[in-house]
Amino acid sequence: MKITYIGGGNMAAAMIGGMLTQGFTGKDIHVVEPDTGKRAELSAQYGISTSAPEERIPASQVIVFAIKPQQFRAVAAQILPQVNDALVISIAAGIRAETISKWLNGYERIIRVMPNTPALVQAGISGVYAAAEVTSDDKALTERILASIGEQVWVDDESQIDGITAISGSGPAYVFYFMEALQAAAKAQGFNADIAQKLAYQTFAGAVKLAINSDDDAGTLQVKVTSKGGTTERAIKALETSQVRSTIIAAASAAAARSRELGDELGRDTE
Ligand SMILES: NC(=O)C1=CN([C@@H]2O[C@H](COP(=O)(O)OP(=O)(O)OC[C@H]3O[C@@H](n4cnc5c(N)ncnc54)[C@H](OP(=O)(O)O)[C@@H]3O)[C@@H](O)[C@H]2O)C=CC1
Ligand SMILES: O=C(O)[C@@H]1CCC=N1
Repeated sequence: MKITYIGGGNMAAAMIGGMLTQGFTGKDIHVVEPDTGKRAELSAQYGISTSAPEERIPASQVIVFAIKPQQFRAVAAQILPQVNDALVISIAAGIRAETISKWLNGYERIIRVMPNTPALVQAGISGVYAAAEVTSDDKALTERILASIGEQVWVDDESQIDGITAISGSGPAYVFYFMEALQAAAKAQGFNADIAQKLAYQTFAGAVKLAINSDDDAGTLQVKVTSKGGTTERAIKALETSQVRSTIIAAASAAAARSRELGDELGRDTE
């Protein structure tokens, strides 16, 4: 088994870190990355092999494109002579399978995956779309890779990957934004940075654990914290006055729109 990542940045590192704790070994994974420092760090931390883009990649069953969307076309041209009959997985936001296929000279064994960074701690969730030419073995192998880093949701309609990108791909950033804001609020209440972080992190961790283990939905759980005439009611009222809920929905909608826009922009770049 050899899985080669093209691009050794944030998301590749998160996926590799997760995979290595569950079912894969350093020998299974290779990374192509231009930055010497990142290559050294990846091989020291994970015991994987690495190479620079101008070097040949090892024979691979799977090639995962983990570069930025804007880098994809040039990198695809570089890698194309070495794809042979590997399964191609793209984790890039926006870029449609049809565009990737054009950039790979008509190659069609392509699966799009939209992972997220909690993959590093096997708590990720990935959206997956398989192009028509993908075999059942390809799907089974992809399932195995993704099972090692968390949950997965397969979609038949490729456009749903834009929505998954907006919710769970970008989603950890929204959660970290809220966590950071709660820490700032704790500091404003006079707590030092360590205690502020502890209060915020454990509140998130506890609330998520409770929600996952509860038959109640999130709305009901919120009501159970909100005593009539109490403190939470006042806070929720302030959030509603500032339209925080609808702003979160609008933010995710903006992310989905950007994903579609990337798909359109880069999809035109095929001549
Ligand atoms: N970060 C996230 O949470 C998520 C990201 N994604 C997707 O994953 C992809 C990567 O994102 P992310 O990891 O955040 O980005 P990064 O910029 O951290 O990683 C991309 C890496 O690719 C390297 N690279 C550039 N050119 C080449 C080349 N010719 N050959 C090999 N590697 C090259 C870059 O090097 P250099 O910096 O020197 O250019 C960089 O280290 C994107 O397409 C993104 O849409 C998907 C889900 C979540
Ligand atoms: O911000 C981005 O474009 C990528 C895709 C999802 C998360 N990070």
